[in-house]
Amino acid sequence: MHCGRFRRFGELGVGIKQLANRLSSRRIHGRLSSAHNSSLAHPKSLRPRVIFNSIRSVCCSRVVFAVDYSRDPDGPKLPDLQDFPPELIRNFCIVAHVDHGKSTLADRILEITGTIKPGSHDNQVLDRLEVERERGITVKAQTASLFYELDGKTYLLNLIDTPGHVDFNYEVARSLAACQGVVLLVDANQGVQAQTLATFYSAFEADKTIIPALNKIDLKHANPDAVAAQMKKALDIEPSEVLRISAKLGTGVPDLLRAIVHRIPPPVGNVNKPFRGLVFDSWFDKRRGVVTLVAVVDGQLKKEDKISFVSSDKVYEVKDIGLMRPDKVSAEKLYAGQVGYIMCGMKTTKEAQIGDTVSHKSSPVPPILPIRPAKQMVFAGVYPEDQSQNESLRGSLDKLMLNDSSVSVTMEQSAALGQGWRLGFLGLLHMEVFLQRLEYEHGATCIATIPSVPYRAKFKFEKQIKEFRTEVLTVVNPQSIPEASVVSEFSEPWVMGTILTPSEYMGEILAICMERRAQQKNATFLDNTRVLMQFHMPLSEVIVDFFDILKSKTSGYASFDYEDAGYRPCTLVKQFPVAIQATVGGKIIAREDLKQLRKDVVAQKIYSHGGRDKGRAQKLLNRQKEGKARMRMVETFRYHTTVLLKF
Ligand SMILES: Nc1nc2c(ncn2[C@@H]2O[C@H](COP(=O)(O)OP(=O)(O)OP(=O)(O)O)[C@@H](O)[C@H]2O)c(=O)[nH]1
Repeated sequence: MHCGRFRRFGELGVGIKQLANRLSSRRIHGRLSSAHNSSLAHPKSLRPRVIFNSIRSVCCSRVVFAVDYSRDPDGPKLPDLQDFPPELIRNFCIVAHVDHGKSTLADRILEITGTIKPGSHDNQVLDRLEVERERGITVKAQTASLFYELDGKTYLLNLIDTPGHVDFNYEVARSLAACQGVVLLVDANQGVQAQTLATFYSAFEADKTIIPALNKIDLKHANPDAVAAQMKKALDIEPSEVLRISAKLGTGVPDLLRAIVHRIPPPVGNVNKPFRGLVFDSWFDKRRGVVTLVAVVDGQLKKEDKISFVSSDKVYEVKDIGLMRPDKVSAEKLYAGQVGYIMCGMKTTKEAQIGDTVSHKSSPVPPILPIRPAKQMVFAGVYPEDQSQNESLRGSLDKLMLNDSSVSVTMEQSAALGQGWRLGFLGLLHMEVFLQRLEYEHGATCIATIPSVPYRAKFKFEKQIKEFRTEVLTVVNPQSIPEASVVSEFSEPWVMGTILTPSEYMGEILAICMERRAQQKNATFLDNTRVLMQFHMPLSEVIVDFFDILKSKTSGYASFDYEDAGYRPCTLVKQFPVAIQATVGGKIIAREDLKQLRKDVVAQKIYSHGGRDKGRAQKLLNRQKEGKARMRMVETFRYHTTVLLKF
């Protein structure tokens, strides 16, 4: 059935005594389904019910085997994937709040299944980007296919390690589309947090099987019983049904693997139907072009097949196909239910839209899911430090955007900063990570303006409606806000914010939120010490420093998540001059009024000289450079102090 060799689990460097401990730990399965009356009012009014189809508590005495395909002397090889029909496949994501141990669990699973050798890789092997390693966070979902031996059968497991931060929920949502179940991890010390709820509800809404697991039970201050009680209160999960693991030490992980096989349903697919697959991720490989991850729903796909995508008319030839282990390993064919990569000579990830459906050119199929483009919530202008670097910055942006198709871009011109771009991001952390990647991966430094949210302006008069070809204009650049006299209503995006905090910080949090125009929706005690608070608030109040202030006021104990809550009317004024105040500890230590810069003198002058008067152009450029140095100072200033900025 496969070419790999069996090795006893104990030989994977785990130690026989440890192995015995792991295998004798109790095993409990759970499965979630249907809906029920919960005391917790969730923004989406979901009322989950937990019905556990079976609860088994067994002392396991079997020896677990793993297939070590990575040890093949001829390099990595795959078995014939035809031997893995849907009933032998399990596709699952690991979801959790930030830092609850998703990537560490992925490491242990890769080791236990022999996909990687223990100690042969850095920790968090699926966190590959430099920025992920430096910040210790996952920003990009990663997939790995594993072979797992249980009860005499070999299963093909597809694991997706997802990011935990709210900005990257888009990654979680698209990963869910390729899975039938999730492992929901909760830190046994920190307890239920804001993204625990958000990811639980995303999986629940998408009708995925959820396997709840408490992680970090090895920690001295872990309190698994109390956290299990919180999960009961917040998510209606019976404490007896929650697995208990230590991803770091591997305790309970074999039980979790068995639960994945037993509890998560196999994908539904028919290998004899025409091929159709769901695109759920894509990225740009410097040497080989765009790599597209596809969940094959029906049929089969092989090299040299001609394929097309529902969203475009283009036809591509499959150049390579295979599994992520976690690096690419070529296969002959992919079959219904399997998750793998396709390479077909695409030049940009825009050609492989997330959520798109791929089929054989000769037998087109209807879309499997509607394509939901990423929704940018935060916009900022990005400019070169010097206009002479404009071309190289443009090249770097283009390259990075090949890898991150969730960023939107339009050209913009600033009187002070010259020619640049307005970029749209999923959130503030996404913006920071993108700019950091620009520097780390492409050596490009830039000036980024203070981020803002997309406002809407509803026009009063036909003239503007005709001119802009819309009644409601979305404005992402403060410079483009129409005059108030032609607008009947401005509106701004609001969000539903969820905060989980120790109850002693409730008063402080209420005060911070009220200062930011928030409206409290509810507060629910999860136990004697922890409370869940929900607020409606304007996104513009969240994006700049809300999270930092929340963390500092609660000594880092509060967690925060938000979701879109539509647009609400607001008062918007173009206000010049801009008053910038620097405060330290609440005391204003400096103030400067920046006057409006009315036109791009530099661009005009250069243009009017037809580019011939180089000396004069250089003089103007130098002057502009000085202006930009001033702007950079302002920016630096902003990061080291607190600056109140209005536009
Ligand atoms: N003691 C202990 N520490 C753990 C365990 N699992 C993870 N950790 C630690 O918790 C920290 C966060 O782990 P990660 O695996 O990066 O968490 P994550 O959920 O992938 O984080 P994001 O991707 O940023 O959301 C790391 O320092 C891990 O070493 C565990 O079982 N026990």
